[in-house]
Amino acid sequence: MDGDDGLMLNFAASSSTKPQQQHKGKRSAPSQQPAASSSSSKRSKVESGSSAPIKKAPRPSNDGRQTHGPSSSASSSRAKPTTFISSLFSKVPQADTLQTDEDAEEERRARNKAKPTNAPGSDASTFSGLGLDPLLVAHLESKRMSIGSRPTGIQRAALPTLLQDDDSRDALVHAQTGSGKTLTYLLPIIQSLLPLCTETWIDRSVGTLAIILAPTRELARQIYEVAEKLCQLHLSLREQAEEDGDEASAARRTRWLVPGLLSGGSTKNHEKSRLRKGIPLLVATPGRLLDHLQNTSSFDVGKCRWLVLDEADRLLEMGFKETLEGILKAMDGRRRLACNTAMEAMQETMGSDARIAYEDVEDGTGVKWWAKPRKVVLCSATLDENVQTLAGTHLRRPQVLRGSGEMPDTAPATEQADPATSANGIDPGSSLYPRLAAPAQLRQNAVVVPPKLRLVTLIALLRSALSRNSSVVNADARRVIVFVSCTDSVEFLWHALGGVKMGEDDEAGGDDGDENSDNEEEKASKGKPKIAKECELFPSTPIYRLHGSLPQSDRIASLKGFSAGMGKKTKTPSSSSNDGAILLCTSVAARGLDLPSVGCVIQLDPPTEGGVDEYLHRIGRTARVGKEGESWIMFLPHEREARERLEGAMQQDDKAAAKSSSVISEVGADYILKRGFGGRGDEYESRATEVQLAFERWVLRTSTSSPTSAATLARKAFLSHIRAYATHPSNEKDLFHVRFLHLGHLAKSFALREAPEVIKSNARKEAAKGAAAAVAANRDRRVKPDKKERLEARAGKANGTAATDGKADGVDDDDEDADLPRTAIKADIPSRSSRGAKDNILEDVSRGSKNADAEARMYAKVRALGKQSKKGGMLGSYGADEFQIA
Ligand SMILES: Nc1ncnc2c1ncn2[C@@H]1O[C@H](COP(=O)(O)OP(=O)(O)OP(=O)(O)O)[C@@H](O)[C@H]1O
Repeated sequence: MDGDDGLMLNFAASSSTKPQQQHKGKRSAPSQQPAASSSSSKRSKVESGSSAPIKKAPRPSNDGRQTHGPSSSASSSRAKPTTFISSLFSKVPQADTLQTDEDAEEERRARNKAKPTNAPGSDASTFSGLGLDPLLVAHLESKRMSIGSRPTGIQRAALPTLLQDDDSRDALVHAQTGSGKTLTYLLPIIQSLLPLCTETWIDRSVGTLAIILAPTRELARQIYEVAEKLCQLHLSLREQAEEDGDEASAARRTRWLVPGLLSGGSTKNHEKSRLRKGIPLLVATPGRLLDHLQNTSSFDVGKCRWLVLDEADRLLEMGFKETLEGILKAMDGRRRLACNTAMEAMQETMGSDARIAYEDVEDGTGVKWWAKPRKVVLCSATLDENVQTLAGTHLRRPQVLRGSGEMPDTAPATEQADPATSANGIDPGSSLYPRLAAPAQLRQNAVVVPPKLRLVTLIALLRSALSRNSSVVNADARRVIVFVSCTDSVEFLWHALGGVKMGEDDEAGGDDGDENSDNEEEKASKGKPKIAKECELFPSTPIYRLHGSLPQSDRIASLKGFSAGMGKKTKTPSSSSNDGAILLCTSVAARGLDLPSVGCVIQLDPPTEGGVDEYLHRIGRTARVGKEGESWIMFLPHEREARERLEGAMQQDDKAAAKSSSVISEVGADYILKRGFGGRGDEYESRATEVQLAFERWVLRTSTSSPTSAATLARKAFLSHIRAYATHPSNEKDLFHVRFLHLGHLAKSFALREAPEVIKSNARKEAAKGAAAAVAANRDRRVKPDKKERLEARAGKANGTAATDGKADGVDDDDEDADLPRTAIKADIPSRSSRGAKDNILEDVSRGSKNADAEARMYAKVRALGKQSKKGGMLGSYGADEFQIA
């Protein structure tokens, strides 16, 4: 395949008059002909904007490790003797990692034939045939919902059960990613509440009748938006009312079923006033819900009939579990209280001796709210032993509902646990939840990449995925999601892609690069922080970012921008673009997000926690409801075996279905580079080298120590990446151990030319400066700022670039509070005696991790108390207890 497909590389258009110098590596000279002077240079011209020819790369010395500072004389005095350029291709990936283009395409074609496993069924079943109310059926078919009439596998399997008025059993909905689980639980909830619309007394003050919990703010908002759309259904079918001769009753229906959202990031007072009015259908994140249960007296959940835990396995992970138990306890308490109050009111009229059974208690409206127990539904594509434990202790005779099309030969659509095994039918010893493989039509790939090629391989992959005539994705599905392990890596990549200039002359133009251009862009957008960047390497493609340290408004705006429909105008710089888009994110985007037109998911860093389950959720952002999609995961050479492990884990429980949908094809890095950078023969090598050098120039160009300078971002990202790497669980340490990392080569993938030791000491100096600045800022804050200053400070706070400052590490452990590490970080560090430069860095990483750990415990304590006590903007940590809150 010719790599110059659709997307043109910004290799200097005019370079035919200015031949490029070759870049030599330690052992091999990469290419015969520089890219720009090749015959393809015409095709390689810039699609948007201009690009000057790339300055010649300095020739390395014979040993391939050339001392290399900024080239301009003005900045040469600042050059570090420890910086160097090593050739990207001095150690080309070994032949045995490579797959021929033909092999790869062959495999791809074969996978293309796989029948989708999460699509609406092609049989005769319809929503109305499953027992759905005609009002809802009509609404699903309407333009507003655009769902149609055909249910997916899980909807066929679960709706008949959930729509029944059987409250004696709870349910576990277990189905592949993108198979329509949200509607599977929302439709029965709404249908069960619809009859109340005809009551004369009904209004919002009835309180909260259904609660849906989601682990992240983004997912909670998404569910809320679906619920909001569903609740806009017509409350009467005029024809139906006329037919029934019951126009009057149709007219009497009340629109009281209003959804509401409680999630971190919005003001609690505002939420309180909405709760006072009443939110019948509530979507929430766990921390915020518990907070209101403990502190908002007007929050009426005493009559709640439904509790749904979406992404239940994630909700039960460390950090959430206690919150969840607190929620269940608080809800039970409020239910009892409401029932007792109603009972006392009844006794007042019937006489205090009257004995009233729990089921017979009515409230003032005459409804026996407490006759039926609350129905609990747990839901996920991956149900694990935590879910099993919760099901075993808190759920009543739970039924496992599974999509029939997803496991054709192995499981019936509805499973019932053997009641003999335990009190509620769940046997804690056996796995009831075989792991579901990925949707069969999702083409999974892995690429083994030497550390120093990581950055350019990512660029090549993105170029392929975004190219119009790529085989990777549909022309209308050119949105790409890139997962990395930490917030600092997201920040680095986002700024680097936005700042990199191909064909620039100046190797070290001073300290004014990205920072100033950022500021200018911000000025142009009237002080509003930018949410999207554009990169010369992917013309007309806005690049967004999402991680837990971003201000909530930016998180929402980024997702909106990324999701904006094809051709729809957005307020981003690329509003006119009908092209693809890139979302750089941490695992915060792995769960549940239903983003349109995502054709490709790239995991630059394999998940550090959650293993195969996290992998499945991440790749599940593509190939949704029967659509095609492709995923890529990058492994370092020493991690290579992880591919087979992932495959094995996906297949172990789900042999029949897994054969087709658990294969991860291994592709060599040079195949990707060739496809992404194009050119003849080895030309892709020199093109990749030019791209790498452009990133390195970007870092050199902005070598100030301000928090937004490129060098600072790159160093922070490098160190945070190592920290995140150290959090791989112990059962993965044989493949993912920090000791196996070649730190010098890894630094290259963060566009750093500094030696790891220098990166560390520079980062330390920057951190010290940052701390001093923070102290000074705190001191200034004691003097009450005038209004203008306050506004400026608020604008500054909204700037996402500063969002990661002060975080103990860059690991994004997003939950509803966005920034709390869920697991203790356990870097294995060698003893002092055998310490080298690398060990020093690893020890530093460990120390940072311990701080993060302490911080996590402090936040956990704060959360457990349900309150946050802040002093001067900082959480308090004083008193007798380790983190006693005043
Ligand atoms: N029967 C249907 N026909 C067509 N589209 C549907 C149907 N049911 C749901 N959808 C659409 O499928 C998409 C994915 O649904 P949803 O987000 O509920 O999937 P999910 O199973 O919860 O995925 P995940 O496990 O990733 O959270 C949504 O855009 C939804 O509108």
